[in-house]
Amino acid sequence: MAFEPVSGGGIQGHFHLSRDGGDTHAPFSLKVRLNLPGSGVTGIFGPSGCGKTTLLRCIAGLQPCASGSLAVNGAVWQSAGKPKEALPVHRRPLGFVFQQPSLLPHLNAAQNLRFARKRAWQPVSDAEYRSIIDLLGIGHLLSKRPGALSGGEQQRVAIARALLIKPRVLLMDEPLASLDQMRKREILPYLEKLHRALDIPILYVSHSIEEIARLADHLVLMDNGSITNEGPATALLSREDFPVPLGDDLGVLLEANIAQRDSQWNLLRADFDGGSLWLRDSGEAVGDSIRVRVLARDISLTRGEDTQSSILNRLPVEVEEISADRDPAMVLLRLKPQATATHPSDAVGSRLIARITRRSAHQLSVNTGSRLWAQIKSVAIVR
Ligand SMILES: Nc1ncnc2c1ncn2[C@@H]1O[C@H](COP(=O)(O)OP(=O)(O)OP(=O)(O)O)[C@@H](O)[C@H]1O
Repeated sequence: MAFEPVSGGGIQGHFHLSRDGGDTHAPFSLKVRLNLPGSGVTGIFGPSGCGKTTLLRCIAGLQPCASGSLAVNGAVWQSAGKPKEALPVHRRPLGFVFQQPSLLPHLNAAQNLRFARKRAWQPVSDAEYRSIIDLLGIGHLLSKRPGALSGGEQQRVAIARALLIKPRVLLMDEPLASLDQMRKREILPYLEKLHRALDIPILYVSHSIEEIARLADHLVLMDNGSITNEGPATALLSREDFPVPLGDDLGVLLEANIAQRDSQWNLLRADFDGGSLWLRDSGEAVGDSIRVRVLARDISLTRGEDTQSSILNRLPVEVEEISADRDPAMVLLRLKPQATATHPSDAVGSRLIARITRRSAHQLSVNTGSRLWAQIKSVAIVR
């Protein structure tokens, strides 16, 4: 049965495309059904060649051979069985940011932006123009030509250009992939700001778990032309069976709130739905929502509470599940924080994952249901 987009929130639709690949590529087919949030960042993640770029191109109307349907926050862009009525690419109100910034080299940044502003879907006021420039921190770069800007600066101008057309959806295809590690670190805070400032949906393709963990609210996993899983990023990235070996990156993402500042020791207390964690004070305000990452390799386990240790964060936990690791010397433990006076209910709390040696698990006689203390060596704020 053909799926027709209905009006309402979110990005809804389906796409179907087959190509034989010709002389240069293997045959490929894409078959996906979309039901994505209408705001926030949706990360699209999957192995090379699984169809992430092709999916974005379908949404942009750049794959004329794709059949399907699409509605973006209630506006129908194409309907099943009516290909002639589909909006062509130049009539789809979207911004596209590619791996390469592709600014016009003979124009300076301001002229590149003016070019986009003229093509905006609605008039862009001077105040809106200035707020986009401020958001990307490019005010001091406006008189420079792309050749005089670093890769990260060019990409910030390219993102501003995409926003100046007042898109209803922003498509970002590995926007940091061409940058070195330092430039990536430099630009990520701008993307985080963007995420908070915009109320349009952002579809963000990336191969990087770090980027996805920092930016994505929702996650779509793709493989071989299909969507294999999707859901809240925090839940999917915390699964031991995440389809890509995360190795040392395996861990959980926790949504937390800054509950207390300890100025004497420069620490912050962050409460999550399974307990509290102390973090180094990096300037967040009490009441701020943050996202923290606890890696499986940073958790060690003790039978009793080890109060003589230098480790600040200790949580009473119960072993919920034990599973094999890809490395035969290791096991993975899913840990459920136990109820405490401050967190009386352990029914729905966030889980932790620990990765310890099989020998340690044996020595500690770990079984499902064992009650232990998790010592957390390091906690990183990712947003
Ligand atoms: N111009 C083309 N003609 C034929 N096949 C193509 C063409 N471009 C891409 N393909 C094939 O389509 C499939 C999906 O490609 P796509 O670029 O969407 O994957 P991807 O997940 O974005 O990959 P990557 O992460 O490497 O960018 C791949 O098998 C690729 O080889």
